Amino acid sequence: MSDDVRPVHGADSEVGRLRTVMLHRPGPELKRLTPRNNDKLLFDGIPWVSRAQEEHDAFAAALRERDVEVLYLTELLTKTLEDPQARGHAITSALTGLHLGDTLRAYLGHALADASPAELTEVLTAGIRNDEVRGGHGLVTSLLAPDDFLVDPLPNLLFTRDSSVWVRDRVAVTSLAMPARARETQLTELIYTRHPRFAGTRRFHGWHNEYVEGGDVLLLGPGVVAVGVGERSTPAGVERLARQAFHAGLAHTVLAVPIAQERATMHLDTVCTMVDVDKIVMYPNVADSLRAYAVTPRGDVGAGEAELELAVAPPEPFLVAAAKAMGIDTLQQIDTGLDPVTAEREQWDDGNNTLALAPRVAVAYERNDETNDRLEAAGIEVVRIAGSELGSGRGGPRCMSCPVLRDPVG
Ligand SMILES: NC(=O)NCCC[C@H](N)C(=O)O
Repeated sequence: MSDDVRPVHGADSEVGRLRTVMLHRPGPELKRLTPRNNDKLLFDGIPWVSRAQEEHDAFAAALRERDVEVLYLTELLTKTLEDPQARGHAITSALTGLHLGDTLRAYLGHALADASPAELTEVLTAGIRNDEVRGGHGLVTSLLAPDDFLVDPLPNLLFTRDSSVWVRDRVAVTSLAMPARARETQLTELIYTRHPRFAGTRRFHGWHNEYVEGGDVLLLGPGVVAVGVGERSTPAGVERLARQAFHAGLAHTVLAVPIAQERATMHLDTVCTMVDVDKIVMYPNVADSLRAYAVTPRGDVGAGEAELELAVAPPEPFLVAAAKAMGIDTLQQIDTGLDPVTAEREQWDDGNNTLALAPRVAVAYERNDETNDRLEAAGIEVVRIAGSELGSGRGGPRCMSCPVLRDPVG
């Protein structure tokens, strides 16, 4: 394909050559984590922040070395916030919480109106603690504890995969199920709506729709989208995404894939990710039990979205349903073949959460020795990165990246 017809943004697979990716370099929001709030904020430990930043910088460097353009979420946000309307919108949305009350909300609204775009980005990502507010001391600030958050920090912004997903040339702003993450999509929504780079981008789904998180959405191949249904994405969320994707002509089949509603398997990409056009790395302990319901449009997809009827096939083994939908003989599972305990340890440490840079080239955490050896034995080039601190939020290279442009494979 020549450069002048290459789409500006979008992806039709998990493995087309990665051109542009959105990352979030961990920042002051991680310093908000304490042993008292880490569970609520969905971290399994307290990361060493400067080391996490070093690890993340090495991740970004590994991507740039392979000619991937790295966009940082905070830089996009700061640029977006130069627009007065975007600033007003961001401030209003950040202060909607009922815990603030009218007096404090008005005080904070005025205070934030004077902040520079960069300062506002820091507030929107790292939050505001009660004891950081110098004025506005009314009833609410007096009664709240000094370390209560008036605006919650967003440590999980690190996992840019979850708050937006590109399918072909459209972006879905997702709807995040956990209260600790709900506000993330206010920021991605703002970026895609107001940043000049994304002007004219067409959208589907949205933060106000039924829950779907990006970690559950796998573009198995052009027109085939698998969506995990478990702790985060709901049956109604998949139904909504399918209807919208069919209506917009983005997919012909959506596979709804039930996964255990547990932290270890919070998203479909914690148990499997694509590493080639017809190869998937999969957590062996679930490989045999994973099933999929193939959803296809019934009748005219040009009809109104609400009227679009869905056909739902009886469940089949995931690999069978996936191969059928992709129109290939077999979707090969890379047999990580580990003993169940090693498999469980490496799955917990995001061994199955790889980020493909191109067919047969994937970024993976270095610590998962056995999974990585098996990937290499299957012909996959593994780009190893350190992740001891990054992984404390339970996410690997795929979770930490939102592909904004991939070369088409179809
Ligand atoms: N796609 C992913 O699996 N993302 C990882 C999200 C980790 C984050 N701490 C969470 O619990 O939502």
